[in-house]
Amino acid sequence: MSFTALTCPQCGAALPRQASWRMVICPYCSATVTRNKSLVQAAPLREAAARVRAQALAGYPSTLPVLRWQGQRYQLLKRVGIGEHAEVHLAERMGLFPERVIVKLAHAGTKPGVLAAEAEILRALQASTLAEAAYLSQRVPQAIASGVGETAGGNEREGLLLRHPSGYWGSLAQALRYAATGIDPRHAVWIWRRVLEVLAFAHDSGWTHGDLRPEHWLVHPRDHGVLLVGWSHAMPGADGAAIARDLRQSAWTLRALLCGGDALPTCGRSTPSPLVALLQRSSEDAAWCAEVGARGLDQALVAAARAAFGPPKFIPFNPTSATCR
Ligand SMILES: Nc1ncnc2c1ncn2[C@@H]1O[C@H](COP(=O)(O)OP(=O)(O)OP(=O)(O)O)[C@@H](O)[C@H]1O
Repeated sequence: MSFTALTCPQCGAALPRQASWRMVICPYCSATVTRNKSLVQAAPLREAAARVRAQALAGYPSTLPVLRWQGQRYQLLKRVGIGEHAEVHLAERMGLFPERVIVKLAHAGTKPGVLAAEAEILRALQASTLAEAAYLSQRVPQAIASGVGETAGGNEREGLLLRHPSGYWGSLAQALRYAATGIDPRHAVWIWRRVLEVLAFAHDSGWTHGDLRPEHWLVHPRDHGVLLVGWSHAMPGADGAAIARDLRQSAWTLRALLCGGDALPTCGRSTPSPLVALLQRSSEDAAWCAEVGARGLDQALVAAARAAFGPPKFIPFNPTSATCR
């Protein structure tokens, strides 16, 4: 049997047995000793990372506002919307590994905790154990963090950080500004179907949205996708009445999209009659909505669209020219 002596390479003193698996300090000459040839020491690594980070930060334009948030800095690139409780910005985490995010900053008069509560609702939806959650939870904002951030001038504001899925153009309320007479009913069909899919997922997960205005439907023109935002009014315990309220709201929003957003929306002049019949029933008949649910309404929509337009086909959507001709 061969013996191994653990001795300090600098002074030859005996080292403790831990020297065979980790770094030790020689008890005699205080040298730091390790067997690991590719060792990276924490302190110089941190110094190097801080140096590189400072260089990366120096590359940002100083004209845009910066939000300090939980040890990170975010540059606010563009305001993308204003709601009842918050203003919403597209932002970028500054530094070595930039990441685009959506930042919601509460208005000065907003009741404290509203954004934290919305974050909890979004987390609950993301935690849904339904089979379709992996796909449909992507059509609901994903909360990264909620808390308090510091804006320019040292003002503290409650905020909510969300992931920024790329490709979403803006809300359908914004698209309506380009379509004074309403959007093409063929686009209305896929838009409503996408919303009904997310509603079916939310209802099955035990939540109702409660505020299905066009401002809360963000549209992805290339993929014909809709991201449902504005969950601050969402409620747990999705019973028949609450489900019917969501479905009726979605139908009224469709009517607004089809006629250009009147205060009391009709169904649009050029909407085919099978769709008009479905819109009227689903916006007015709460008992029927509660009975069929989001999936039943979706099936009825597929049938009405087939009766009106024939088999489905992909029509490119341009939000700035989606007007019905
Ligand atoms: N995740 C997002 N990505 C891009 N834009 C968003 C996002 N969330 C919200 N917006 C935009 O910001 C606007 C305001 O957002 P939202 O309605 O959620 O604000 P709020 O004040 O929290 O809610 P509410 O007005 O419903 O009480 C929306 O209409 C939309 O245009």
